Amino acid sequence: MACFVLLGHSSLLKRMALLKRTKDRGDLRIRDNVDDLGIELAEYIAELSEASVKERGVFAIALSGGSLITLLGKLCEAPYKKTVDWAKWYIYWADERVVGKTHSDSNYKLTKDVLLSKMPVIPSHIHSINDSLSAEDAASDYEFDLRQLVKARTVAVSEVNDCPKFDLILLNMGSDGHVASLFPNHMALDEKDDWVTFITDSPEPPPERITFTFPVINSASNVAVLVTGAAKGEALHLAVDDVEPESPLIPGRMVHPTYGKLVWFVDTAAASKLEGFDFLLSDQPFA
Ligand SMILES: O=C(O)[C@H](O)[C@@H](O)[C@H](O)[C@H](O)COP(=O)(O)O
Repeated sequence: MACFVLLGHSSLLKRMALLKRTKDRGDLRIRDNVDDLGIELAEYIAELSEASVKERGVFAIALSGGSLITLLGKLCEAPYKKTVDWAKWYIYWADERVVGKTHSDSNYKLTKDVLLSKMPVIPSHIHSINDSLSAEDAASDYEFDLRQLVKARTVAVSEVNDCPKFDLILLNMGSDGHVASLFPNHMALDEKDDWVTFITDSPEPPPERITFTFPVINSASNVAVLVTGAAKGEALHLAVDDVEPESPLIPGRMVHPTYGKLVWFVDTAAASKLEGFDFLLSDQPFA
C-alpha cells in the first residue's frame, strides 16, 4: 500500500498538500491545483539554486517546455525575484524543437517570454540551440557546447561516467509517458553514447527535435518531473507505482537518477490513478 503524508491542516482535499514517498521512484508532492503546485515548484527550485550556489558557486539547470515554463513565471514574483541569485544560473534545455528562436513552438522563446526577459540572467549563460542547423547538426552542436561547460566544471561531471551532472533537470511528462523528447518505443530511448540526440519523427508536432538522452538525465543531482491533468493519470501510475513486470515501460519510468534525487510535482487530477489515492477521496478520516 502506498504511503501518503498529509502536509496541510485541512481535511478538505481542496486545501491539502500531500507528500508520497515511494520505495525507489522518488517523492511525490501533490497539490490540488496547478497554481499551488507552481508555488511549491518555485520554492523547490529556489532552495536548490541557493544550495548549489553555496556549494559550487553556480546553478546549472536544464528546462523543458509546455506548462512547466508557464509555472516558472512564479519565480518572477516575490520573494524569488530578489532572493534568487540569477547571475549564477546557467541554463540549458533538456529538449528543444528545431524551429527558429522566434517561432511560437520554441521552448527557448517561451522561456524568454515568461522568465528570461524578466530576470537578470546573464545572456551568455543561456545555452539555446543553434536554430540555423538541421536537427542532427543542432544536436551535435548542443552537445559540443555542453562539453565545454563540463570541461570547465560549470556543469559538474558525474563521478561514475563522463556525463554532465546538472544541479537540476526539470521535465514534464506527457499522457503517453514521454519526457523531454524521449517518446515511447523510440530508438532514442536506448541512446547510451551521445549526450544529446535528435529525432525527426516526433509523434507530437513539430517533428524535429533535439533531446538530452537518459545517461544525461539520470546523471543529474536532482530531477523534477511535472505531471498535471487527469489525462496523465495512467502514465503517472505506470511511472511510479509497483506495476506488473509486463506493464509497458514508459519513458517516465526510465527517469531514475543513479545518485540524484527524483521528485514528482503532481496535481490531484494526475494523481487520481495512483495506488492508494482513492482512499483520500473517500469520506474516511485520515489516520
Ligand atoms: O514538446 C512537446 O510536445 C511538449 O512540450 C510536451 O513534451 C509536453 O511537455 C508534455 O506533453 C507535457 O505537457 P504539459 O505539462 O504542458 O501538459
